[in-house]
Amino acid sequence: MKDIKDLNEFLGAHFLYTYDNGWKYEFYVKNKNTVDYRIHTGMVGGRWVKDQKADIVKITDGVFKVCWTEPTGTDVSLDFVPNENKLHGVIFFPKWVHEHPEITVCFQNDFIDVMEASRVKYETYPKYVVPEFGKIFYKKNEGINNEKVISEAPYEGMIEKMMSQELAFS
Ligand SMILES: C=Cc1ccc(O)cc1
Repeated sequence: MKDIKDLNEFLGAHFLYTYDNGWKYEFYVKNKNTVDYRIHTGMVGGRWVKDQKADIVKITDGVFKVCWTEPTGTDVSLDFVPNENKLHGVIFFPKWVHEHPEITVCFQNDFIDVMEASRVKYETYPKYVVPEFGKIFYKKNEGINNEKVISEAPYEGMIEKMMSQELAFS
């Protein structure tokens, strides 16, 4: 991915990054109000989501904010600075996700009812807030509405496989 300036160049972006706490995430800016993501490692490693609605804006040249609230009650705010291969993310987990992360480790699209029932059944407060910087180690524009970018569950060794395939094709 070349250096980018405007929102239209951010749409379609696919990133892999590692937060400073060690959590590895994958993120696809599917279109102007939709994201897909996969969580490779961390508290909710194994979770993946398609078609999450989000607010996506340009803050200034090359700086983009993406934020949304999830069916679990988790709120997320991400600031991407792709030209510097970095981001800052804040995840606001409800108390119940911190205490029962395994309930959310799934392909969420198939379990929206479970997420909604859990957020009523369990406690929300105090929230568990995770503010972290992260380093982007892979970035590519895959075009908008590309269903192939995030299309299967994360598994051990997936990132290494993706990176080796990328090297083979470059
Ligand atoms: C909870 C979802 C989520 C997705 C991407 C990211 O970087 C942080 C949180």
